[in-house]
Amino acid sequence: MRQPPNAPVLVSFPSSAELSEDLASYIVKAQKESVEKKGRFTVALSGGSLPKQLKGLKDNPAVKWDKWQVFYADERVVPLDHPDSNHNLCVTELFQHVHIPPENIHTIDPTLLDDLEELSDAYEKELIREFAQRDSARFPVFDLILLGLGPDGHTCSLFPGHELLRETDRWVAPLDDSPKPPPKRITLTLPVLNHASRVVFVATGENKAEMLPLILDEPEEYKLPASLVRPAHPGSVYWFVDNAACAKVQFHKTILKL
Ligand SMILES: O=C1O[C@H](COP(=O)(O)O)[C@@H](O)[C@H](O)[C@H]1O
Repeated sequence: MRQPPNAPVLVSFPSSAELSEDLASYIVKAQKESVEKKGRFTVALSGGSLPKQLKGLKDNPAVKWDKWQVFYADERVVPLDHPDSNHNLCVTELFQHVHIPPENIHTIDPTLLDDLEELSDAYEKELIREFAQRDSARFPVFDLILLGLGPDGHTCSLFPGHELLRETDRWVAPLDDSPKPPPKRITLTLPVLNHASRVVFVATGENKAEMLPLILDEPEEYKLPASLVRPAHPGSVYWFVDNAACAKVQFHKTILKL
């Protein structure tokens, strides 16, 4: 059966160490293309298990940190140094080991933690400052969005069955009923994910093995949040997974090297 041009590409690796290495090469290539075209590289990062997989970017002379503009695909509404903060995790796993200008990392405003709507609107304005003056598109076009996969099929803070899956307008949205703690979060919305130039999911370990076939083999049947991420052509979606995570995928074609 012919796949649509924006069908997810599944790339599997024997170990998460090999995955990290190829992921770093993929990111560096994307960075090069974006910097050559536009002089900057706009990236959205997730929390959870994703930041650990970015270790191939440390001590990597090809990474031009001063060209990166980093946003968070989702964030928990906690202080920036809180153990639950996705920013805190990215600092611990990556940013404290590299020379990125602090002003290139766009965090939530920690003075607005008591007002969820305001916090979310302020983060959307932060995106507008970066994107709207340069791009005329209705939604921001990230050069790269790096996503994780929760064991229930969630990605960012977009959870199965949640009303935010129907959002068509906002770039950033708040929620106070996340089934995974902490309950208060903000998240990029599906239209933003689906306007990106490139989305890469990273999923490792056997606790993702039950979910991956539902997302890749039967997206229409389950319509889980992660399978709703399908940037329009020429945008692309890659799934970087290890053998344990994709052990139960049956029909979706797997490639072993990019
Ligand atoms: O709560 C979250 O979970 C997802 C998935 O996390 P993982 O530990 O299963 O990789 C993560 O991508 C998201 O950023 C985070 O807020």
